[in-house]
Amino acid sequence: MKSRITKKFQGLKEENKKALITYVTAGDPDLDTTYHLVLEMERAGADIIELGIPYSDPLADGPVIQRAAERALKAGANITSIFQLVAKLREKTQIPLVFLVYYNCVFKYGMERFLDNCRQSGIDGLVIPDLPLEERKELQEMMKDYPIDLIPLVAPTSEGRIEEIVKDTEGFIYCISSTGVTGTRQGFEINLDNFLQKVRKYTDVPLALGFGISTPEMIESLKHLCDGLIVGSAIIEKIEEGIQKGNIKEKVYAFTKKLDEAKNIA
Ligand SMILES: O=P(O)(O)OC[C@@H](O)[C@@H](O)c1c[nH]c2ccccc12
Repeated sequence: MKSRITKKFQGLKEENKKALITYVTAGDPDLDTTYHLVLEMERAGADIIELGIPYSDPLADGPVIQRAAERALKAGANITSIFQLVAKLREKTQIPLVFLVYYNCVFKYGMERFLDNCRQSGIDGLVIPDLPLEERKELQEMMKDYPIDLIPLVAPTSEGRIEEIVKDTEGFIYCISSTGVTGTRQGFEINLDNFLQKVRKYTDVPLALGFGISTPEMIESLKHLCDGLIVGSAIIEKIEEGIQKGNIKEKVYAFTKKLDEAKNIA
């Protein structure tokens, strides 16, 4: 069965459009705000939404997303309340939802229980940044019975392993633009065109580019290289501005709208 993610990319391709994928940490600054932010981002043009499960030891996250996780944990978000949030969102929206979750959280919760709850609540994909290749095989095997895509991550440093990483995957491939942690950057140190072409050699699954994409201008200049663009830290920065001023939803809506307009420029 095709997942919501696959269907979304197919629909966009028919219209010759790219996917805008936005990230927020679930529960930052509280779960009710996350609920409204998902709906606002969809209304502003986001095609897929990544929900981060806040974790105390987030190896791949830069300072901005670490702060988001701290706020969320402090406000009491946990896996159970996040599943409830997803179920509540599913009463309102069919937008593809992807969890960004560290392996330890899944492992502690119990893999099967985690997958069951993802299916019941309406999660469409999982990105697990620290999933070792060995465990991945086991998880992939289990996930065959679930309508959930395990989204692989490839980095410029993956080089000789790209083929193995993208093999038998569905949904999209998360292509990491640069080495290091998440967060805004001035520019990219590698030739992204070469990198994405290398990945393209091994798979027909849509390629989404993430890490360091923070402005409409960057979206406009990168969109011809890939099928989707992922924006995380720059959205969290809008949440932080909104916390100061008491207008989180408006800030995030307006920024997402600008990103959407940039990806739709012909
Ligand atoms: O924040 P950036 O640089 O815009 O990158 C997206 C990223 O935040 C999001 O996809 C993400 C959040 N936490 C992660 C951990 C690993 C990989 C990716 C992520």
